[in-house]
Formats: sequence, structure tokens, C-alpha cells
Amino acid sequence: MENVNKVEHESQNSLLNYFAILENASQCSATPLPSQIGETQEEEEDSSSESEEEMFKSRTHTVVLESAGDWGAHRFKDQPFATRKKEVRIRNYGDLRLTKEEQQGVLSQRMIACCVSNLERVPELNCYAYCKLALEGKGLTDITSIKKYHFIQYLNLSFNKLTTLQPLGDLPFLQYLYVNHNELEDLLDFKAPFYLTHVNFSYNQVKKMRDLKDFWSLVHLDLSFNEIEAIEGLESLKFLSYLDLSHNHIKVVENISNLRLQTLIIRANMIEQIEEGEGVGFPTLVYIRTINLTYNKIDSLRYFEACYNLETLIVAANKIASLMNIYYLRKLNSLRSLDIRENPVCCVAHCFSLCYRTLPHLHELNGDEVSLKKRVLSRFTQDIDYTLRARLDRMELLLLEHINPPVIGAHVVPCDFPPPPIIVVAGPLGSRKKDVVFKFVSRNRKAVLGVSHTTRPQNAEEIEGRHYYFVEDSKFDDLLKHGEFITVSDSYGFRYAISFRELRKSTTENKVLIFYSDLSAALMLKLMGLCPRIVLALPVSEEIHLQWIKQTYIYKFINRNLVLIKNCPTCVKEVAHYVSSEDSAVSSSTINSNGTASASGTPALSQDCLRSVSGEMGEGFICMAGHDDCFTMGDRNSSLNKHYFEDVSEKREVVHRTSEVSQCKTCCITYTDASTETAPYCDECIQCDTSNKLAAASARRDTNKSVAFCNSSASLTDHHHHHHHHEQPIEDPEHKSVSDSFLLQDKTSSGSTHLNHPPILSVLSKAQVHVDEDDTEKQETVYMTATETFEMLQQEHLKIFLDDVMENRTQMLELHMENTGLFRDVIFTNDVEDSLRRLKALLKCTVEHHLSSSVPFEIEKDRNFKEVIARKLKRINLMDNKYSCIP
Ligand SMILES: Nc1ncnc2c1ncn2[C@@H]1O[C@H](COP(=O)(O)OP(=O)(O)OP(=O)(O)O)[C@@H](O)[C@H]1O
Repeated sequence: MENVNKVEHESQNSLLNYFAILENASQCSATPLPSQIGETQEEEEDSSSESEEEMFKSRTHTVVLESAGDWGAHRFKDQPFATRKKEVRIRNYGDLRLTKEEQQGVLSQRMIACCVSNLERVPELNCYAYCKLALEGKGLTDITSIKKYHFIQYLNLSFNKLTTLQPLGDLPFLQYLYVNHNELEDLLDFKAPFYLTHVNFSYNQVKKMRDLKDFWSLVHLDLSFNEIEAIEGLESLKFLSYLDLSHNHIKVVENISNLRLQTLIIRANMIEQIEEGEGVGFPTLVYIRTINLTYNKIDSLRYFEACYNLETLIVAANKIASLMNIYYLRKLNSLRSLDIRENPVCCVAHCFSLCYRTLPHLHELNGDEVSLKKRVLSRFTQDIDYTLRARLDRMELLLLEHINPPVIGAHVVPCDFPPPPIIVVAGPLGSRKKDVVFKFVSRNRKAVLGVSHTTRPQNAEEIEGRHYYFVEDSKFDDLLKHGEFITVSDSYGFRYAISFRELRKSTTENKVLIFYSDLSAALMLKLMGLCPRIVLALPVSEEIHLQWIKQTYIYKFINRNLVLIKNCPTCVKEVAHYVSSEDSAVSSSTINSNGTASASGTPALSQDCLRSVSGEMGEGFICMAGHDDCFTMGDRNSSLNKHYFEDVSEKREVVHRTSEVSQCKTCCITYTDASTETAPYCDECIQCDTSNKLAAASARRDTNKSVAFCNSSASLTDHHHHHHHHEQPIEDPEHKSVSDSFLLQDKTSSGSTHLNHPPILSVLSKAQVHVDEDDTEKQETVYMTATETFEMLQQEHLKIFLDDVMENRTQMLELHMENTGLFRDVIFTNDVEDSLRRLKALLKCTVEHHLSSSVPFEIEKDRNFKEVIARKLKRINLMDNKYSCIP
């Protein structure tokens, strides 16, 4: 007991009581090791055993000596102060019976004695001292007694109840400080040690960061799980390389410029904004390798655009929505890992393939390895649909605009005249944009019409050189080969192009060029750097649009399906048979190529017939039997044909059924008056306004010995909206904007549209009906047969066509909704006056803008010109060329 008191007394008085005393360190011989400081109660209990002093001497001295290290040697270890060797203690903390005071959180020397380790030699004093003190989870509230442990370098006070760290001001050698999970409100509120490098201050209650200039030596600072609202006070921490501010209330990333940070973690805050500008923000963190901003509200990756050394970027669960953001990372050649999970951008189609393509150095995307296979596949994105293609184009345009100031670059087609001001009125087929544009040009002197080239045939009302330049396919190819065209695109089976020559129009006349085209041409102009102002033109509703298209294109469907019938028993029989069955579309009884009747399945013409029509006969004919000059499509003696000749009753029946029927030459309605010659029009049509107009078209068809089919227009209109044909006068019986090949292409293969009768369709739609004039009975059979069949086919074809146009319309509108600024304006062509007004406003703004910015184009002053030309010349060894000495 006396001994203990003496020790306590000495330990309080001597400043060196924390030294480990060695027997040969004579100047400190009176001072015990901290671990020697015994415990009173235990002492009493253990009084029978050997004295503590003896125990210490016998058990530990040599071991302690052996494990003593050099002062500060740990600094160079990966895990400083990691205790690998078994620590030698006289008392373990668990063996202590805590006094009341100790239980209330007051740190006592004997507690310290149980928790110190890492004995090291203090150079100046030629004695030994413990450098590590681990007091985690001891419920401490008062650590005043720590003051005496002057040489502590590593201090762990985590999981206690501390509210202040004042006593640590007396530990000048403190280097590692762990005070996480306490109740501290003040950040580092003690006199700064010489060289504090690591601080874990997480899970405390810090609201405000104070100026840490005295703690200049900090390298690693963890302030996560506090209540910090703003980043501040870090300016002087020039050695800070790790900063964790996760789970605080920070809104703006600021005041971190020019630090030597390598890792910055600010997870789960409320960050919406990151400081940017000259000399501030992320680009000034030239050593940064890892940034983690998971669970925040940032919506752009532009902040990281210039973090060239960045290796890992984690921005999961933010608000990054646009694919454009991926491009901001394209120059980060060190970026190996990117995590953009739980951002809206991940739902955008092709986001990942864009990452693979744009970020060639990426090894890991959203936690998954980026394999070579993924990269290769990303280059072959097949079947990109129209909307998506347009979106990608749009994105590319934006990107190009963003990264390329308007100078000569690889993507710009060389022109030796300044880019003209252009307005493109783009719209889906049949939107009557042409009408609006023509009216507009006639009323505005400042606008000049741009005329496109096309391979489509000229319509009756069209003028060469005004509506289009109508050229043959071969001529079009020729012009294309000679590089005359700036845009080329396909539309419904024909090709359209805008020529360079057309562009010059505006420069010579000093006017704004106005084109009408589809969207692809407009986008192409944009891509070429011509900056056209694109206007979307369409009728206000789908109903109107459908009505217009039907009015314009219905004859296309009527005229197209004319079939020449000549002396072929097989075909007539089959067609007749096909239509005479009750539900021909689904379960008609058909005759197969082997001549036997099949009771169900898809109706089909015989293989012979198909082959003849589509191949051998060239144009394609369906022939009737009974004449010597019959085209032999099948062998007349074949079982099929024999079957036909034998089965007269069936033939009669068909003839009989149709012989009472006649049809109006105008509206094609079938009526039961046999005298078609004398009365070519039905009663209705005779009075009808449109009859005269239509008579011409009808006559034209008749001269071809063709057949117009019964009730076609009426049934076609019924297809969508049950209007009577008279409500929709057929406007242009020969509108040619849609090619036959487009209409006839087998859309079933694309999977989008399904036809019920593909075989018949492919036969009949290629053929022409010609009637053997002598054989009226057969003639009528065929009329009727073909009439009904075609009606069905027309409906299907029309449906496909209408669906296609409507889809195109929807896509354009979607594009408009999703890409603000793609279209300068939208005009509804059914309101012509309003459309004209809007175009006029745009014209005015275009003229003004062009006047203000029309600096004469001096190619040689272009800042990239010299470099580009020089590089090209160098490649072809022509450095002596005159361009090489451009000033
Ligand atoms: N220069 C061009 N480049 C690409 N496509 C074009 C061009 N000019 C016209 N087109 C497209 O070709 C298709 C046929 O045009 P056309 O003028 O023959 O008929 P339309 O669309 O019915 O006319 P409107 O819209 O005036 O009713 C349209 O889809 C149109 O957008």
C-alpha cells in the first residue's frame, strides 16, 4: 500500500513518469513504467503473490526491451502502430475493477497503463516512452490525465463520450488521432501538435468547420457523419490528400481549390452545385485520383472534364440525365472506373455502348468489368430505330457544336462561299408543307425557294425546276458521284438531294434560302455546319393528316393493282375460287400446285402461277384458259388445268354470280345495272361535283384497258374513319411521291406489319389486268374476282402505308418534345395564315442575325486553317506549296 502511494505520488510529480525505465537508464531509474502502476484492490488481494516490482523485472523487462523500437520508425509503415507482436502487460484492462470515478468516464493513469503500447526510444532524452494509446470504447468523458503522456503519437479515443479534446494540446508529438463516435461539437479544439497527420473525426456533432491553418500538416481528414453545412477552413492544408465529408449537410462543393487532394469523398450530402470557374473547382485539384459523390443531386459531369488524373469517379444516385455528360469524360485518359448507377442517364438507350466507345480506358463501369467483347459489340448497334437515330444525331450535333467552334474541321464539307442563311421546313409525308412554303416565298421578297433534286416522277401539277429538279436515276447517280449534292436521302422509294448549287442561290441573291424536306435532310445540313433553322410542319391532328394523305394518295392504291388477264385457266380459277369462299382471308379452300383442293390454311395461288407471274413472264400476267394463244403459265395438261376444265359447274357459278353486276366508272361503286357502256356512272356520281374531274382520270385508266375496282375509295376510307368517299374528293389521281416498290415491299419480313395474303399480294400487285374483249362472260368474272381481291389487298397496303406515315409523324413530334431547340418553331399547316406569320417572324430574325454576323469569310485567316493545311501538305510532302508560308 505504501509502495503504491509512493508510486502515485511520484507519478504526479515527475514529468517523466511516462518513461519506461530501464535498469541501465540511471537518470530515470526512480520512475516506473506506466504498466507498473498497480491497482489498489488487486494489490490487496494479490499481496500474497510476488511484489509487482519483482514481477515486472522477472517477466517483462527483457521482453519490453527487445520489442522497443526507434522513435518515429512506424511512420514509414503501411499501418502505423499496428501491433503485431503480443503486447506485454502486467495488467490487462479487462482485469481492472473500475472505481466509481472511472466508471463515470474519468480517465485514470492505471487505465492508461493498461492501454499503452509501442515502446520507443526518445532520441533526445535517451530513454524509452510508449507512443501508442488505444482507449476506444471506454465511456470516457474526461481525459485530463492524458496530458502527462507527452510522447504519445498514436491516440485512439473513438467510441467514447468526449465533448472536448483540450487536454490533447499537451501531446506535441501526436500524429494519429481517432476520435470518431464521440459527442464533439468543436473541430480539433486543442493546441495543434507539431505534426498531426491523420484525424478521424467522423460520427460527431460538428456543425461548422473552423480554420485549420494550425493543423497545416494534416494528410488524412475524415469528417463524415457530422452536421457540417459548408466546406471551409481547409485552404492552408497543403498536404491534405484524403478528405471525407460524407453524410453531412453540404450543398455546394467549394473552398477546396488547389489542394493536393488525391481522394475526395462527399457521399450522401445535398450537393447540387460544384464551384467552377477560372482557378477554382475540380480542375485545380491536379493530384485527384478518386472522387466519390454518390447520393447527391448533381446533374452534370462537366465539373470533371479537366480532372485529367482522375482514376475513379463514383457519382451513383445523382441526377445525371443527358448522354452528353459521357462526353465530358472523354479526355480523362486515366479514368479506369466509373459508377453512374441510379442516374436517369442509365435508362437512356445506348448509354453503356456510348461509354465503351467514348471512354476507351475504362476498366470498370457500374461495378462490372468492361470486357473487350462489350467494347466490340458497342460498335455494332444494329436496328437503331428512327427516333433513336435522330436523338443520337442530335446529340452528336450538340456535341460538335459544343466542342468545335465554327472553324474548318474534318466534318465540314469544304465550301468556298460563306454559309448561307437557311430555313428548312421539315415534315412528314403529305403534310402540305410545300403549299405553305410556296405561299410564303411568293409573299416575302427576302426568301428564296431552295429546289431539291429528286428521282421521283413529276406529278401533273408540278413544274420542273420549281417544285423539284426531276432527274432520272442514272443522272442522279452521276450528280452524286460528282459531289454535287450536300444531302441525299431516301423517302418512300425515291431519292431526294440538295445540291451545292442551290445553296449559292442565297448568296448571289442575298436572301434566306427556304427548303422543304424531311428531317434527315435538315439534320444533314446541320451536321455539315450550315446551321439551318429547322421548322417542323404538320397538320394539327392525326385525323386531318390521315384525311389529307388519303385524299392525295388513294389513287395510288387503285391504279397500282391492275392485272392483265389473259387466257390462263389456273389463275382465274384460283382467284375466283379464292374470293368465292366465304371467309377467304382465313380459311378459304384453295387449290395447291398439285391440283388438289386444300380446305384450310392461308389462301395461295399455285406455285406455277406465282413463278410465272413473278419471273418468267417478266411484267407478270394472269391468264385465262380457252384460247390457243394462251400464255402457258402452267402445263395445260397438268392435273391442275385438267381439274379446271372438268369442273365447269364451279366456273359457271362464279360467272353467274358476277354477271349481274356493273360498276360506276367514277366512284367504282358496283351497282346492278348491266348497261355499263351506256351508263358509265352511277346515279349518285352523275350529280356529284367530283364526277367530271374524276372522269378524266377514269378515262385514262380505261384507255389502258385497265379496271378500276368496285367501291374502292369508299372501302378505303372506311378503313380508318368511315367517311363516305364523296366527303373526300380525290385530288390528284396520279400523285407519285410514293414509289410502287415502296408500297410493294414485303413488310412482313420487318416484323412490324403483318399481311394476311403475302403470296397473292406479291403476284397481283405486280400484274396488270387486260381483258380479252370477246369473252364478256369471263371478263366479268375476272373483273369481279379481281375487284374483290384487290379491295382487300388495297386496304391492307393502305393501312401499312398510313401507319408508316403516322408513325413518322409521331416520331417527329417526340423528337420535338425531347430535344428542346431542335426545331426553331412548329407550324400547323392546316392554319396557313398562322404558319405564314410564324415563318415570317423566323425569316426576320434570320435576316437580322445573318446581317449582324456576316463577316466576310476569309479562309486564310481562319485560326485552324494554317495548321490543318500544313498538316495535310506535310503528309503529301508538299511543304513548298504556297500555303505553307501563310502568315
Ligand atoms: N430535299 C429533300 N431531301 C429529303 N427528303 C425530301 C426532300 N424534299 C422532299 N423530301 C421528302 O420527300 C417526300 C415526298 O415529298 P413530296 O413533296 O413529293 O410530297 P409530300 O410530302 O406529300 O408533300 P407535302 O408535304 O407538301 O404535302 C416527303 O416526305 C418530303 O419530306
